[in-house]
Amino acid sequence: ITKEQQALMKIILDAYNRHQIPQDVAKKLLQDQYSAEENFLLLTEMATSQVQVLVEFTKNIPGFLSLDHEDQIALLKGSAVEAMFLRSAQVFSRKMPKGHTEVLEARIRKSGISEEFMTPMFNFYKSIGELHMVQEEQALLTAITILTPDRPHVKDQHAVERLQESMLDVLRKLCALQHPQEPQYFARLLGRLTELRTLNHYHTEMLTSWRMNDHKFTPLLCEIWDVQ
Ligand SMILES: CC1(C)[C@H]2CC[C@]1(C)[C@H](OC(=O)c1ccc(O)cc1)C2
Repeated sequence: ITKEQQALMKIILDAYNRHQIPQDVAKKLLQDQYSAEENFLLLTEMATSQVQVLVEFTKNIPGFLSLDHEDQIALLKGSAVEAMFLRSAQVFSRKMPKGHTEVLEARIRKSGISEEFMTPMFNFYKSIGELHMVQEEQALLTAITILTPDRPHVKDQHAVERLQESMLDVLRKLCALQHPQEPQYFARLLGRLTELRTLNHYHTEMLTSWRMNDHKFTPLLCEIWDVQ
C-alpha cells in the first residue's frame, strides 16, 4: 500500500467513523412501545438519520466533490438504499450492544414490512456478519458502493470509474494484508455488493406497501427516493 493510498484510507475511515447514527435513535429503540405504528416511526427516524450520515460520509470521499454536481446527486440517489443496508448490516452485526439487535429485529419484523422482504434482508445481515470485516474494509466497501458508475442518469461514468478503481485497489491490497490465509476474501466482499443490489427491488416494494397504508415519510427520504 503506497503512502497516498494510506492517506486515502485514513480519510475514508475517519469520515466513516465521524458520522455515526445519533445515540438518541438507538436509545428510543428500547423505550417506545412496540406498536406497528411506533415501530414505523422509529424506522423512519433511523432511515432518515442514516441518509444524513450517508451524505456527510460521501462528501468526504476524496474526489467526490469535484465530480459534476448532477452526477453527485445521481450517485447519492442511486446508492442510498445499498449504503444504508451496508451500514445497518455492520451496525447490526457488530456495533449494536447485545440486547439492541434482538429489539431492532423485532421492531423491523413488526413495522409493516412484508415477510418476503425480511428473509433476504436478514440473510444479507448474516452474510455481512460472517465476513468479520475490519472497519477500514467496511468504510472502503461503502465508498465503492457509492462510486458505482452505472447508476441511472450518471453522465460522466469514466470520472466515477476512476475514483472507484482507486478505492478498489486499496481494498484489494488491504484484504491481502488482513486476510493472508484467505486469497478469495476480496472476491467475497465484492460478491456482497452483488447481493446488495438485489435489496433495491425489495426496498422499493417496501416503500410502496407503506405508502399504500398511508404511512408518511420524511422530506429527506421523499427526496432521495423520489416518493410522494
Ligand atoms: C434497517 C433498515 C435498513 C431496514 C429497516 C429500517 C432501515 C433503516 C430501512 O428502513 C427504510 O428504508 C425506511 C424507509 C422509509 C421509512 O419511513 C422508514 C424506513 C430498511
